[in-house]
Amino acid sequence: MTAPIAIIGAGIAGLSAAHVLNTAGHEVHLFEKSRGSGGRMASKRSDVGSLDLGAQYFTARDRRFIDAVNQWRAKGCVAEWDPALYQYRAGALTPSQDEQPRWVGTPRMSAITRAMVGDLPVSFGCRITEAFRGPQHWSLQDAEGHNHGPFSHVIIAIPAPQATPLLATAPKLAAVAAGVVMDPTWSAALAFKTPLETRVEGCFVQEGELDWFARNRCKPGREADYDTWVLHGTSAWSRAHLDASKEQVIEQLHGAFAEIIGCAVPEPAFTLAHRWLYARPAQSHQWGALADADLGIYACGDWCGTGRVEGAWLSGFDAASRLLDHLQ
Ligand SMILES: Cc1cc2nc3c(=O)[nH]c(=O)nc-3n(C[C@H](O)[C@H](O)[C@H](O)COP(=O)(O)OP(=O)(O)OC[C@H]3O[C@@H](n4cnc5c(N)ncnc54)[C@H](O)[C@@H]3O)c2cc1C
Ligand SMILES: NC(=O)c1ccc[n+]([C@@H]2O[C@H](COP(=O)([O-])OP(=O)(O)OC[C@H]3O[C@@H](n4cnc5c(N)ncnc54)[C@H](O)[C@@H]3O)[C@@H](O)[C@H]2O)c1
Repeated sequence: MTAPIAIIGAGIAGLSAAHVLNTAGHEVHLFEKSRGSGGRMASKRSDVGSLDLGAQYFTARDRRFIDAVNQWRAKGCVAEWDPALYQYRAGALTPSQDEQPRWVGTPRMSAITRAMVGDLPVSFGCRITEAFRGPQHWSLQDAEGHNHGPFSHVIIAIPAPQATPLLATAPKLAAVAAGVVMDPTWSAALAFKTPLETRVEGCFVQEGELDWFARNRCKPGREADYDTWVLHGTSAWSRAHLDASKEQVIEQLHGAFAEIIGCAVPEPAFTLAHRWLYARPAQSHQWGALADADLGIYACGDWCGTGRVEGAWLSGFDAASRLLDHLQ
């Protein structure tokens, strides 16, 4: 019997790779440091319902990804989100509707990766710290000192700064990953008992602390007891406030939001802040995935492509396709 393929990271890239390999008849095993799947597409359960603190929506431009989105729609875990879009620039908030289809997981963003996990074997709460290549097989060590293996191949589907030490056996790949800069994003959620008197449902902000804000509860399938909003700081602001307390972040982003939104903003009934240390690559790449096919180690993730959900999914697809090509 051949050994299974190890995939480190159960975000959309790792699960995309898992799906391709599983469909081709290969056994895979995923390792995920968190308690659930999704990574930056995960949703946070809270007292005011689930909140999409990371990816807000996604677009689909590549034919292969469009096919995947259509399959998720058929399963009921993805729906179109057509918000009343605005932009804020030069001190003015103006409608900015366009024709771009935008998709969200339903009833929450994490529904997509949850459906992708299906009955695939995943070790949750397991942070991998090292990957070793033996004479024939790979083995992995986790943060608690436990060994896992043997595996025929390893796919590392985590942000570049976290992937670098795991790529030590393949120094060329490690050097490429080490050169990738990833920017942080502070995310804050606010919930109001009485809905704010505004038509705005999503806003691209082009000045100041904020990059984007959205009315979480207007996405399809979300709980509607509270008027929930998610605010994202810009990369520059987030980096400059990397070590700020959550209270300071909420206060500043709430203040910036209240200045822009153009209606009365009462004290929120609920607030939350989350820091994404490796939110997005500082620039796009066109690598697809990184591979040392002879050693049997691959790296993928949004940082190998466009830094978006679609790019991450395509990167996982690419890593798995290269692995299959090498087996032929
Ligand atoms: C605030 C924010 C807003 C965004 N908005 C959008 C948007 O609107 N549209 C869009 O298209 N994209 C958006 N993105 C980007 C999008 O979320 C990512 O591009 C995509 O989700 C990345 O997927 P991934 O699988 O490459 O990585 P991740 O989602 O980061 O998955 C990696 C997984 O690996 C796990 N992991 C890490 N290290 C280890 C380890 N050592 N051992 C085991 N497991 C490990 C992590 O817990 C995680 O689950 C946003 C991102 C952020 C942070
Ligand atoms: N905060 C983070 O960490 C993070 C990480 C990755 C991606 N993102 C965001 O995810 C989104 C995904 O990009 P995409 O290409 O799939 O989506 P998209 O086509 O909706 O947006 C791409 C970019 O085009 C601009 N834009 C699009 N529609 C606009 C409109 N109607 N009015 C004004 N400006 C508009 C915005 O600047 C936007 O960031 C982007 O907004 C990106 O900034 C955020």
